[in-house]
Amino acid sequence: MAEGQIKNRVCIVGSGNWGSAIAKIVGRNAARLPNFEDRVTMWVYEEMIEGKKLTEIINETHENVKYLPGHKLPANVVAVPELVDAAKDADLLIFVVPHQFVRTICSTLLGKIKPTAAALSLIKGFDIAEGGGIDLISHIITRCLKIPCAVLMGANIASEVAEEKFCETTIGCRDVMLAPMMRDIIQTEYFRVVVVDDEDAVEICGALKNIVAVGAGFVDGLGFGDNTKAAVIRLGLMEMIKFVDVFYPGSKLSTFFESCGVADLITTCYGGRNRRVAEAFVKTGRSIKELEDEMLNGQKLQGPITAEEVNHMLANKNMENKFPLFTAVFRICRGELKPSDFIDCIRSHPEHMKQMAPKCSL
Ligand SMILES: NC(=O)C1=CN([C@@H]2O[C@H](COP(=O)(O)OP(=O)(O)OC[C@H]3O[C@@H](n4cnc5c(N)ncnc54)[C@H](O)[C@@H]3O)[C@@H](O)[C@H]2O)C=CC1
Ligand SMILES: O=C(CO)COP(=O)(O)O
Repeated sequence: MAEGQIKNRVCIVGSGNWGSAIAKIVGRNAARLPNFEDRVTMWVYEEMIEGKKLTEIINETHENVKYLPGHKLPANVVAVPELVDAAKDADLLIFVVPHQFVRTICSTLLGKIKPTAAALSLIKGFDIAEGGGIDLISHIITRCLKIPCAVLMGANIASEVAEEKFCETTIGCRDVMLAPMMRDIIQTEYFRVVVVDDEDAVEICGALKNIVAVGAGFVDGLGFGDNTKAAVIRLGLMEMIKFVDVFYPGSKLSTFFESCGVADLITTCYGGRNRRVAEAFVKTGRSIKELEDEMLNGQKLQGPITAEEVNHMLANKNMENKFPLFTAVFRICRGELKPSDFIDCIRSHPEHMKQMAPKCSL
């Protein structure tokens, strides 16, 4: 990061629904804070909208008419179609793209960014690692680009954040020198930040809750009520906690009570895209991919792919039966089970077999 009087330059890598909502916040904060350069670059994956480039539309109208229509971005946020041009001078890179694109983006940026830069990932998802496990997106960024990467996850449905409705978020950052700067560029009167040092657990919460939200959409589609959805949320939370306990020991139980944990689980299971498309999947019998294309106008679902990535690891470790909700969501999305099998899959959940309160090693 730039030190002393030098102003930090920010690049937002991504310009989808959440990328555009966060650009509104980051642009305003960069313009008002003395230790940031006013101009914020926003990398836009170029596409044509009614014969005109999306970057040109954003720079002329200050609105991302495709991914966040109806909201003005600050004029100091500049849309840039070339990834390296957008990122090369940045001291802070804010990664906010659907997780399936992160490896390509990192390989394009390799050797082309400031070696002193830092990253903040807002990306909810995993990737498949060599050897049968999963990789955290922040770890991929750090490993590929050789820069530190903190994470931001929370109960933050983009359209509500863009409307400036009050909410909280969680930044996971172990580096005490970087944390205040990350908080300052993000926090506003209506978007309150809590910083914790439990980086991995924060990120895992953000990824796993999307699988649970798909399960919540299934029960909505099947016509079950709020009690059933509450059971899905609770069992999902218990699987999230167990996942972190088993695969990322040393994390803190308290992290699940931050915005990135139980709060994001609730908001996504009621108001998110994963829930909405999963409900339509049950009601129409059409494929997830078809519904994603038709219902989301270019926005991307993260839950079904995350369920696949997690299952890849659970199956390799022979642990699918320890995570029946995650496993059922994966199998239903793949068509190996019917949506109506969902409740049967979680009816005898390990959480129902406990005799006493569990001893959590977190
Ligand atoms: N939308 C929301 O309410 C929230 C989303 N998130 C997370 O933020 C991340 C980004 O989500 P959104 O900004 O909503 O994206 P989005 O779901 O709106 O995705 C569309 C974006 O992907 C881009 N894209 C399409 N093909 C591409 C390619 N081949 N390479 C690179 N980019 C491509 C599009 O240009 C567009 O900018 C995800 O991990 C999501 O889970 C987190 C909190 C809230
Ligand atoms: O992560 C989100 C809210 O915090 C958005 O969830 P969806 O991708 O399901 O809309």
